[in-house]
Order: sequence, then structure tokens, then C-alpha cells
Amino acid sequence: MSSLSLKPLSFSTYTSLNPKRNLQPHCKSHYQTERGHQFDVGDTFFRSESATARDLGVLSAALYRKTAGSLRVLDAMCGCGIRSLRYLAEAEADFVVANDANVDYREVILGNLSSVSSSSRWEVNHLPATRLLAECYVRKDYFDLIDVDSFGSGSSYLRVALDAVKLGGLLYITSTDGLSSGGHRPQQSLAAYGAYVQPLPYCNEIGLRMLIGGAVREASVLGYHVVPLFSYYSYHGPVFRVLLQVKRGKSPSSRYYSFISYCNQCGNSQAFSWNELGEISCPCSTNVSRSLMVSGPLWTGPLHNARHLTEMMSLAERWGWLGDAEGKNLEKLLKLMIDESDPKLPVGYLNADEIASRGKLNLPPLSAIMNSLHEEGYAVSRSHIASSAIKTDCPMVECVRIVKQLQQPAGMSSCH
Ligand SMILES: C[S@@+](CC[C@H](N)C(=O)[O-])C[C@H]1O[C@@H](n2cnc3c(N)ncnc32)[C@H](O)[C@@H]1O
Repeated sequence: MSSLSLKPLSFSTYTSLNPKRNLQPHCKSHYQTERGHQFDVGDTFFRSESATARDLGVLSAALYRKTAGSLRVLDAMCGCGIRSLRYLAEAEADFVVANDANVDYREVILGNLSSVSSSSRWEVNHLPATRLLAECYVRKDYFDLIDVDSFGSGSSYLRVALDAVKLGGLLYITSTDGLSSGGHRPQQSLAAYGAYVQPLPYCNEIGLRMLIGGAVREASVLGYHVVPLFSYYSYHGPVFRVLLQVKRGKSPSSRYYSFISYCNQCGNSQAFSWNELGEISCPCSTNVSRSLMVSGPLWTGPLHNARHLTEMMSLAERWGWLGDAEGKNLEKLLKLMIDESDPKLPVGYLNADEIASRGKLNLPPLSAIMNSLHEEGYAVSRSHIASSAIKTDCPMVECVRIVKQLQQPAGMSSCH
């Protein structure tokens, strides 16, 4: 691999420059531990709340390496280098480029990476991510996994990252742009992701779908298509993250890059293809000019690949990650994501509050509602995004009817 503008220091040069410091070459050291690795965060930007997102990335990277036989990673916004460290130590990456625009982070990153691996397996750079990715593309220096853990919208990195990732490779992209995903800034979401998004009760799922949709659009320009292996929303931030696999050729269908309508009148949501745009209406007879809100285009396909998530779960178990309290949370998250992958489940979720207020009801436990929906033949799961919501193909009106029935004493039929 040809080197970038800033040459990495070898470990011997590094330790000779800092003879007494070993892992603490800069003035302020703040040690953290994650998955058994002790590392220094110094004065870099670091959030321990993002550990789960790092777990998910590392599991996917390790699975990729097992299948592909090798793994080259570009950690485009590495902060203290914790992801690079974990890709090296846990996913057994063959080579990692750790990059952060902030050159003041250099010593912290060097110290952390030196603690887990010989410097022949990594290098550290301090370029703006877009420039680094563009340089990699120009040199035809492609990566198996590109991780872009950005602040704000991740959309400006999509094109260059897609250019620099290998076909079949992975792109792990982040957005912390909660306001435009929430539908409160439709012009901003249009500019960033090409999606006009209006406020919806399941706005955080929309944030993920908008990010995937943006990648679908950019990949299509380059003649590729992308599919999400998992999509992860975390309320710490909030942060939207998706791990995409980049595939050869344009997508054979635009079925999953389409529109969503939400009816304020009855609470029903529907996905519409491009061909159906002229006929958008709601089963409650509301037409588009009144209270039907249309958003898109965005990703309306599955948020995750169930097989990939199941393999991630097995690997986490083999690595002994699922035993402790932290592990229980990861296990719960992966299980929820697997349930959400049911292809029968549509876009969005029904919030418990909305069911209660539309039906003027005190809600029974969600588990009881889910059982009833299941008995009536509907697909149903919890959502990893909202703890008091259910994902189901049951329309809101029907769900309210089922919950009302559930509340009636046995033997009484509903009176309309
Ligand atoms: C969210 S933090 C990364 C945290 C890190 N990935 C982790 O898991 O702890 C974003 C990092 O990107 C760096 N950064 C901001 N803009 C950048 C740019 N245009 N190019 C490269 N790095 C950038 C910041 O210095 C910051 O360390």
C-alpha cells in the first residue's frame, strides 16, 4: 500500500521519542476499559456510550474477515483510535488506517495502537476524511471496511467512501443529524439525503431509512447498490448508524427506494412505489391534500439482514460477550433486531401512547397486545428504537379495535 502524506511512526521511533512514557506520551491521560482493552482517551473526543456501536462494527468486521480471508480497514474519524484498536485486536484486521483530522490526537492514537499490535499492521493519518478517501480512490487503494463515525450528517462522506470501499465490502456510516430525520427540517433532509421528510411518529426509524436511502442514491450514481446488514439507532446523541454492504451493479429494483405516507386522521402508514405516487390515498378515504403526509424517497426495505445478525449473535456468544450485564443488553438488542427483520413487518411502528390516545384507552401490557395481534394473524415485534412501541402489519384502526376487545371482560362482544 502506498503511504499517505503523513508517514506513521514506527513503534521503536515512537517509544524512543517518548522513553519514559510508554502509553502516556501526552500530558493528560484518561484511561478507559472496553471489552477488556485498557486504552487512553487523553483529550480526544470519546463516548463510552458508543461501546455497543463499536461492538456491532467489530462483530461484523470479524465475520467479514472469516469469509473474505483478509480485512483492511479505514477508520476515517478515529478519535483516540479505539475502533482501530478493536478492529486489530478482535476482528484480526490485517491492516488498519486510523485517521483523525485533529493532529493533536496523534500521540494518543499511536500509544493505543502500539499497545495491541506491531506497527506493521497500522498507520496513523491526520487528513480531512473526504481528502483521505479521495486519495485512496485515486490510488486504487480500496478497503474492505470503511468506518465513518462523523458528527452531524454522514451524507457528505457517502460518495467518497463508496468510491474507496471494495465491491462486496462494508461501509459503517453514522449520522447525528436528529433534527432533519425528525421531519422538522425537510429542506435540510432534502439537501443532505435527497429525501423530503415530514414529522412522523416513528421519526427515529425514518432517520435510519433516510441515511440508507442517501447511500442507495449515491451508490446508484456509481453503478453499485447497497444493502443494510444492520441499522442501529441509539438515543445517546441521538445517533443513527448503518452498516451497508456494497454490491456490484445497480439495484435490480427500486421497490425499496420509495415513499411513505402517514395519515394524521387514522394513524395508518403505507409505503408507495414511484409508480403509485399519483394514486396515494388512505383506506380511511383521506386523500393526499388533507391530512396525508408523504415523505421520501427513502429506504423502505428491511432494516437488517437476519442471517448476518444471527451470525453476530453466535460470534458474540463464542467470544463470551453475552454473560455479564453489558452482554445481556447486547443480546437483547441483537434479538430485537433479528425480530425486526421479519420481511412481513412494514416501515414504522405504532407508539403505545398513540394507540392509547386514539382508542381513549388505558393500555394493557405490550406483551398482551402483541399476543392478540399475533393470534389475529398479524406479524408483530418490538422495536429496538422505541421501547414502548410495536412493529406490526396491523393498521392502527384495527390495532385499536383489538386492544379494546382485549380490555373487555371475557364473554362480552364489542359494541360499535
Ligand atoms: C465522533 S468522533 C469519533 C469517535 C471515535 N470513532 C470513537 O469511536 O471513539 C469524530 C472524530 O472525527 C474527527 N473529525 C471531525 N471532522 C473530521 C474530518 N473532516 N475528517 C477527519 N476527522 C474529523 C474529530 O476530531 C473526532 O475525533
